[in-house]
Amino acid sequence: MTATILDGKATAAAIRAELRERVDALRARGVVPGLGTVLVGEDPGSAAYVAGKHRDCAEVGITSIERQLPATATQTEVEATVAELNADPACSGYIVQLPLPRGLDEQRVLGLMDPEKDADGLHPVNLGKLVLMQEAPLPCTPRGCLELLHRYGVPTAGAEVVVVGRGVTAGRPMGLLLTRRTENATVTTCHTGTKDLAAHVRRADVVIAAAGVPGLLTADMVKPGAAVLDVGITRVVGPDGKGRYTGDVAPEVREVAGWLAPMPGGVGPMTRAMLLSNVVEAAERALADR
Ligand SMILES: Nc1nc2c(c(=O)[nH]1)N[C@@H](CN(C=O)c1ccc(C(=O)N[C@@H](CCC(=O)O)C(=O)O)cc1)CN2
Repeated sequence: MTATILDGKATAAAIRAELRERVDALRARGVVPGLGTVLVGEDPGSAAYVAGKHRDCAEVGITSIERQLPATATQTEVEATVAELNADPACSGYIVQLPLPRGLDEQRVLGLMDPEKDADGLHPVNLGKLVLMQEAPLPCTPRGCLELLHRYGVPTAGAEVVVVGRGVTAGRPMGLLLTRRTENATVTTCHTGTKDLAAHVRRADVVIAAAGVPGLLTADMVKPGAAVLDVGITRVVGPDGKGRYTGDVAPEVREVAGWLAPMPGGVGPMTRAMLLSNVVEAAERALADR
């Protein structure tokens, strides 16, 4: 068996085209959605992700509001930028690119964001709403995984899902999303404390690999026909000394799985598309509240 590829790149392009129409409709009513980004430091990966987000904004008609601070920025300076974006009427939603440089208190920064403008769904109030199953912006990566499963007709109702990884941006909220009544999956979250990872994964109809451990998921661990989504993205340095990104899923999994969201080209582009969705939804909510 060779897996059907869950093509995040093509799906994200289709979503951007749909969002373009919603942005045009907002514009016709005098509202221009704006995405703010706060990038602290010079990490090339983070800088590339932020640049990609602004390219997407240009394509869809969302205004870009870029704030860049040096790696030496103090907690007070980062918090002042957050306060500035909270107050900026042109900014419908914004993100603080993670991770922040060492020494900065990430959770404190996220907690100071206006939850209404939290385009990443990572504010404690919005994560709390996710637990309570109340409407709120959703974290982009798990939302992107779900959207990909839906658009390819991969069933979640009654499915056994194994999420590998318990991080706040992906693994933890993924479990919460999949256990909502609308998805109705049975979820097992595996992590570094899990005794027999392979035994859990072998039972799964859907596997979300979000551990950040290159090649962790091998073909022998996957039930034939299962859907596998590779959320991992780790920078490794090859024998040639050159850096590259690698996922959590070994290449041979493609021969066993029924569906595969690869890295690159699977969940990553969907993460970006879901960020745009969150911004457009924030602008639509603001218009409705006027
Ligand atoms: N504030 C946030 N910080 C971070 C998040 C996040 O959702 N919010 N997630 C990651 C980084 N990230 C978005 O910010 C992100 C990572 C990777 C991709 C992506 O499209 N990857 C490509 C592969 C890499 C490439 O070729 O450029 C892919 O999978 O095809 C998008 C977004 C951590 N920080």
